[in-house]
Parts: sequence; C-alpha cells; structure tokens
Amino acid sequence: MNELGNLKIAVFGQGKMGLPLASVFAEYGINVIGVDINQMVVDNLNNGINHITEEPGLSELVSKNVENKKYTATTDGVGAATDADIIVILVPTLIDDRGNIKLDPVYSVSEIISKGLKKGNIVITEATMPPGTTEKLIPILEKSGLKLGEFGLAHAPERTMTGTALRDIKGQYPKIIGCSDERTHNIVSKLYDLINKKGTIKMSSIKAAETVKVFEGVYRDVNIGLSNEMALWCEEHSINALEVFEAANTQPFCHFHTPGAGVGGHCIPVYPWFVINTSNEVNPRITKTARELNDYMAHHIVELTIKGLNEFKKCLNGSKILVLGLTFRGGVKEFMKSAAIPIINELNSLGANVYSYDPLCDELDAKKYNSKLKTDFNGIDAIIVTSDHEEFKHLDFEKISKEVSTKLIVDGRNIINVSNATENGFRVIKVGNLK
Ligand SMILES: NC(=O)C1=CN([C@@H]2O[C@H](COP(=O)(O)OP(=O)(O)OC[C@H]3O[C@@H](n4cnc5c(N)ncnc54)[C@H](O)[C@@H]3O)[C@@H](O)[C@H]2O)C=CC1
Ligand SMILES: CC(=O)N[C@@H]1[C@@H](OP(=O)(O)OP(=O)(O)OC[C@H]2O[C@@H](n3ccc(=O)[nH]c3=O)[C@H](O)[C@@H]2O)O[C@H](C(=O)O)[C@@H](O)[C@@H]1O
Repeated sequence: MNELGNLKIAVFGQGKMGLPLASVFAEYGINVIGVDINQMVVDNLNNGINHITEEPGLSELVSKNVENKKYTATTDGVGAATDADIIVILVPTLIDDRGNIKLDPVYSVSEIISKGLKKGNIVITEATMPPGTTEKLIPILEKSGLKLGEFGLAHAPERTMTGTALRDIKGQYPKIIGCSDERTHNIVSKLYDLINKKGTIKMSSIKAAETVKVFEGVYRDVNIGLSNEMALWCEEHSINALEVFEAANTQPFCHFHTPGAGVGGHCIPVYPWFVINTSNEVNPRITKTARELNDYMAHHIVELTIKGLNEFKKCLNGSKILVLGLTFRGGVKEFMKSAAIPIINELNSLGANVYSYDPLCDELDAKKYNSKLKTDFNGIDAIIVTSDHEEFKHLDFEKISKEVSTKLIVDGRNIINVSNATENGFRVIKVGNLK
C-alpha cells in the first residue's frame, strides 16, 4: 500500500489518455473516479468494459480495478470533485481549422470543479495546455470561494503515446511538474513518484511545465517538416532521401525524421499553433513554415500518384485508387488531420474512383471520408499508403500482383516491403525516393 492510499483522485476525461492514467492510479491502490460526459463510456466502464481498445493491457486493468472497487466512472463532475482530494483535467485541447486555440472542454470542466472544490484540494492539468492557460483557470476555480493557496494548482503534462500509454505512464520518461506552491509540489511529486519509476522533474513554474510539452510537439513537427523538405529536394535531385537520412542519423546530433504524407492527430499538428498564435514580437516563422509544408505533403502524394500513373500511360481521371489507411497513424483509431482525408478529397475532385481500407475502420468510416470500402485489390490502378498500420508492412505482393490492374504503389509512410513488391513487378514510389 502507500501513504497516498486513502487519497481519492478524480480524472476528468476518460479517453485515450485519461483512462490509462486513471487505471494506473487505481492499480497502485488509489481510489479513482473517472469523469466523462459520454454516458455510454461511463456505463461501460462501470461494467468493467474498456472502450480504448488500442491500448494493450488496459481492458484487463479496467475490469480488475472495477472489481477491486478502486475505480468508478461517473458523469457527475460536481460530485466527483466534491469527493476527490486531487482533481486531474485530461480532456481534449484543440484548435479550429484556422489554428485558433479551443479550450472550451477545459474551461467547462473547471466550472464544474469549482462547484466541488474544497480547502486543501489540488487541481492538476495533464491535458496539453498553451503556456499560461493553466493559470487562466484560477478565477474560475476561485468561484468556489477559495483563493489560490487554499487549493493547489499544477501542470503535469501527459507525455505518452497511444499504444504504449500504460508503459509510458509507469516510467518511460520523467514526469514534468510545475506547481503553484511547495505544499502542492510535495504532494504532486509524491503522487507521480508512486506510479512513475522515472521520477519527476520540477519546473520553476506552471508555465514552464506547459512549455516543455508544447515544445516537444513543436520539435517533432518542425523536424518532420525538415525531413519532408529535404525529401522533396532529394526527389528533385534523384537522390534516395531515406538512404541519406539513415546515414546522416549515424551522427549523434542528427535526427532526420521519416518523410511522408503529412502530420496528423490532435497533438503534433495542433501544438505548434499554441506558439504561432501566442506571439506578437517574435514571428515563429520556422514553426509556421514547417506546419504549412507538412500540410502540403498530402497534395504531394497526389502529384506522385499522377506521375506514377503516367509512367503506365494511365491518367488519374477514371482510375481506381486504393488508399490504405484512414487514421492519422497506424494503431490508433483517430482521424483528426489525417493525411488520407485531403488526399481522398483531391483524388475525388480529379475524377478518380477512390477506395479505402483501414484495419481499424469500417464501411461507415470509409463513406464518411468520401471513399468506398474495399477489402481486396481487384482492378486497382494505384495503391497509396497513408497510415503505418502494422499489417501494411506485411502485404502479400505476389497475391496482390494478380489482382491489381496496374502495379503501382505510392508509399506515404515508408513502410512497404520494397523488395517483395518489386520482385512481384510493382513500381514503388516513396516520398523522397522516386527511383
Ligand atoms: N492522444 C494522445 O496521444 C495524447 C494526448 N495528449 C493530450 O491529452 C488530452 C486528451 O487527449 P485524448 O485523451 O487523446 O482525447 P480523447 O478524445 O481520446 O478523450 C477525451 C475524453 O474526454 C471526454 N470529454 C470531453 N469533454 C469533456 C468534459 N467537458 N468533461 C468530461 N469529459 C470530457 C470525451 O468524452 C473523451 O472520452 C489532450 O490535451 C491531448 O493533447 C497528450 C499526450 C498524448
Ligand atoms: C513529441 C512526440 O513524440 N509526441 C508523440 C505524439 O504522438 P502521436 O500519437 O501524435 O504520434 P506521432 O508519431 O507523433 O505521429 C504524428 C503524425 O506525424 C507523422 N509522422 C511521425 C513521425 C515521423 O517521423 N514522420 C511523420 O510523418 C505520423 O504519421 C502522424 O501522422 O504526440 C503525443 C501527444 O502529445 O499527444 C505525444 O505524447 C507522443 O509522445
């Protein structure tokens, strides 16, 4: 057991991040209330049923925690805040299509929390927050009648990935913590030391802690943008970018990322806007340019497909194109900013017959994103890979070569087994390598 054992924690948001976190707290003996606005999610969870199926180990953990009465779920946020000693906010932080930050879920949760906040409570934002926005919650939380100091405030960003969330939460990286006062820091660092074997890093302020997480995302988006830009340069100069990146990355200061169809998800393409949109003096042009280039890559995939079809004296109009992958990346059923969406729309606008297949999706998903579900390769003129699902790494090209009408693959995620494909007569075009 642990000295935090009689603690009660409420985690607002029981999605890809909130449920794994709540489940690990409960696994370590803490009483947890999972709060969500989705009644079906709450009902399933109270029956021990996990809806985040992409998370290995989570289903077993959810049912065990419910059985041990260490975890309950509810839609009653006020009740949960009233019962809890520590309250974690892990609901979506998003942007609109013009890059404007939308923190409505965080603000509405804070309003609810203020109705149940008690002296000595601690509120922790784990959702990725634009620097300075956790402290914007103070006036909302003070509607409780308490002043900051009578309750504690902290930011401890979630640094995990879907697919390895339980492993990551338990100690893949140290937990970054920024707190409003020493008492809060002592309690919050003890809490995360309990579940994270990599310990904690104490930041000098809440805002510094928010900035760490946002910068991790900016770093990734800008570096993917650099790799995409250098890949385009390599295409122009008939050089294999992937071969060059692999060799360059043997130098410890070089980290070329994988060039591809673009950057999706509600994280990496979002966080740069937290910097771009909150700066008046400095014009974050590198961050903005990388964002624009990454969004351009979807169009580039369509250009590569047109070029590839031309090699077979075929034109895009009227051709049958199979898009492999609707999700923004392999292993996660998430469509936000998925490259497949603009690619499918552009192919449709150019008169192609667009089909799609994604192991995590069904016919409704295919229709929703303007394509027709296809589970074979019959009559296909070009295959475009847009998500790095595990199964796309092991396609049987001997079988597929007998079904397609044109042996063309545009690999937007650099995952196709090129030798197997070329042995079976396929032309494989990759971002950064047209040979
Ligand atoms: N998905 C990822 O890989 C990672 C996400 N994050 C951050 O975690 C936060 C949450 O993201 P995800 O868990 O992926 O989102 P998600 O969409 O998977 O889950 C969000 C959950 O919050 C619930 N919710 C929405 N509004 C609510 C409200 N007002 N009150 C209570 N529940 C509400 C939804 O019903 C949903 O179950 C975001 O800030 C994201 O940036 C951080 C690291 C990794
Ligand atoms: C800095 C960092 O690595 N952030 C991770 C990221 O996870 P996420 O689920 O968004 O996946 P991701 O691997 O970053 O991929 C995002 C997008 O970028 C694309 N991508 C990724 C890596 C790469 O070299 N090239 C590339 O084009 C992917 O196809 C995908 O469309 O964002 C998560 C988050 O913050 O939500 C974060 O916790 C994860 O650790």
